[in-house]
Amino acid sequence: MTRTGASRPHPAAPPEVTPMRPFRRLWSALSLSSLGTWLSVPALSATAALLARDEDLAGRAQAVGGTLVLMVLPLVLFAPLAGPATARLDRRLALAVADVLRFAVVLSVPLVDALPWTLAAAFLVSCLTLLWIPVAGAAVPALVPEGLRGAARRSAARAVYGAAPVAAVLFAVLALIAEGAFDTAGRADLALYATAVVFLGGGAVVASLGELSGPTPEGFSIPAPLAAAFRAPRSADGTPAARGLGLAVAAATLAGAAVAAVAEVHARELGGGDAGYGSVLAALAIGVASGLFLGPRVLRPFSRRRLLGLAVVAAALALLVVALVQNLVVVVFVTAFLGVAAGAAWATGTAALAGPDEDAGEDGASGPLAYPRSVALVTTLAAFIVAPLLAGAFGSHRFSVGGGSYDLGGAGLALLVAAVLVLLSGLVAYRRLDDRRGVPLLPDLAAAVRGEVYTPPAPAEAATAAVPVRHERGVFVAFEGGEGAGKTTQARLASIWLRDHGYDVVSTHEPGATKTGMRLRALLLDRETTGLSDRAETLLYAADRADHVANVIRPAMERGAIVVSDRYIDSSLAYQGFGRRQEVEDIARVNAWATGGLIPDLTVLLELPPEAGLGRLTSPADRIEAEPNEFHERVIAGFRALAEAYPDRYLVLDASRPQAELSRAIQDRIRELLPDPVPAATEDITSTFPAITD
Ligand SMILES: Nc1ncnc2c1ncn2[C@@H]1O[C@H](COP(=O)(O)OP(=O)(O)OP(=O)(O)O)[C@@H](O)[C@H]1O
Ligand SMILES: Cc1cn([C@H]2C[C@H](O)[C@@H](COP(=O)(O)O)O2)c(=O)[nH]c1=O
Repeated sequence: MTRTGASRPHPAAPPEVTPMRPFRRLWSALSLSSLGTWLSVPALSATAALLARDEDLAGRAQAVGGTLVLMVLPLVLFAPLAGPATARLDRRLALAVADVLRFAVVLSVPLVDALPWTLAAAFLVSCLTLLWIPVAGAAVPALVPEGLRGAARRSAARAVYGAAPVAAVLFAVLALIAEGAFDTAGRADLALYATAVVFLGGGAVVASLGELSGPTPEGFSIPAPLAAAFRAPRSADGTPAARGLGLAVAAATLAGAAVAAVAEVHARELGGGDAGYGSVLAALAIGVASGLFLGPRVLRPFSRRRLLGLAVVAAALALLVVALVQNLVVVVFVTAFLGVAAGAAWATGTAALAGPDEDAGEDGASGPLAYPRSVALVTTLAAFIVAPLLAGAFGSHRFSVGGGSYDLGGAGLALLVAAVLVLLSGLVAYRRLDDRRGVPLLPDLAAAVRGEVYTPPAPAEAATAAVPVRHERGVFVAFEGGEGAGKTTQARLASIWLRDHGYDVVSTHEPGATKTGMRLRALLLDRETTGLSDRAETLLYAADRADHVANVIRPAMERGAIVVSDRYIDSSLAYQGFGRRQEVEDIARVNAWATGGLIPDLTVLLELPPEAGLGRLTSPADRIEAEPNEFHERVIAGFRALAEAYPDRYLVLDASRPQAELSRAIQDRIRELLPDPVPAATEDITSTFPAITD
């Protein structure tokens, strides 16, 4: 699907933003700051593991877990305070001081060389990092003209999240150098010094950014993750919009966070040192980044909701392998796969939750992504607390298998527990999210791999049943219902809303959207047309539809547009089938042939009793409207029967509700259909604190 105007940018920093000198320097400072933050995670946790001076697993696991928890805790507890704490502070001074203090704190760790101070340093570094969110968030509007701010925020987010894999690889390389060149295996001092230098570099860049000076505005608020994580958004029609989505996001996060939580101990159990620890983290970070990128782009014809459930299940299976395989190299590769699956799940889940509203608002901190981010943060904290405790408590075990033995370490066992949890959550989420119930998964997946949508055999679609329908890149939404139900009104409002969000929208209707169609419409609706047989009427509507699909709908879909049609096939099934009492399957077959099997991705059915709908109309009744009330009763019952037969393809709404309420419910549902080309999670500077979760 293409967007116009507010088009999604290329994955690299958008060319229209980066040439702006002040923003480019802020971008460099942000990159350095993020690199330092991400690098501090393995550097401090590896140091804590060493300082635990405990040969047994429990001590090491808890030292690492404690460090990680102390790095996430400020985000969970103090996030809402960050805005007020920095209000009216000079931006340049605040960021420079934060970076210099982080430099000093990290530098002091190898000098003090004590576990309590290492843990305190982790907490302090995280608190200081928290200051970056509101201050850098406020800097973008100050440095970038209004039209470019969305692109600037996305570019800045890429700087933050892109630094994670770089940091993990850098840590692994530094650990290797330390082992080889300095014979200081097991010590992360080199990584700590590198972290300190990076923070100092970031501070120096910030200090040179004269344009950054100026007070940080008040009013920047980040929702408290502990509260936001349990406040799933609801659709306007009262149904839980996030049903299953929150669970899927939590499960995908758990898979990644569990690996990060015990990676140090697990790598050591498998014979690796800090370089092994760094390699596992690097594989995870690179995998997640790839998954975030690929998630919205792969298998475009495949249901996003199915993809989300499957991605979580794939992450769980990868976690099982990571837990059970006793080979570090295999673990590293499978961890990368796990990261891809978790990243794809995260991107798909957040896109489904946020839809095109993700750019809403200047800061977006309390926008539609607040919920999935909070879920991820709280899940990460829980994983960091529980997984190391489990690893320590389980200890290592030797099992006799056949004639030989199999060693399973505490970290492996903790990962096994996490894998089972993720798997169960993934299966539940898949069931809840599945919007193609009854459609077998494997043929559906195989058709998607070929770039097609699988159309299962169904009585009403017998004519096209055996042939997978070629899938265009666009999205097709039809509005259906009886007379005066509000289809035209809601189709128009939905089109405006989509266009406002930059989508290429083709707003159309039946009958009469083409030149030939207009003549057919006149013939069909003119009360002068008398004695038209029911079959002829059916065929004329089908002819109009064939022309409509060939000349309007399909070309639009092929170029990736969103097609919004006021009436489509269901009108024929309801009016000519149920209303005229003709065989519905015959009408379905004729229409399947006329349209080449094109069915809407979503049909919005507006339900209203005929008297109420006809009472809303002001112009004289046409040939069909003039039919007796029982005819219209049958039509409405017919629409309902169709919606009940294919519940996943319909949104049924009570059309007597106020227009604005209906529009919101429709937007919520359409949003789920819009594949997002860019991972929403990477797009907002206000979320740019490099939490380990992402
Ligand atoms: N939710 C609503 N509540 C009250 N009036 C509404 C509502 N939605 C639309 N209307 C009004 O009802 C009338 C018919 O609306 P609209 O033309 O959108 O219906 P329709 O379903 O497209 O009708 P038709 O059967 O002619 O295609 C209009 O005057 C419109 O302003
Ligand atoms: C597409 C289609 C429409 N009809 C009927 C339903 C309405 O009475 C008119 C169209 O009028 P509108 O004001 O533009 O909605 O045509 C039908 O009987 N069969 C169909 O397939």
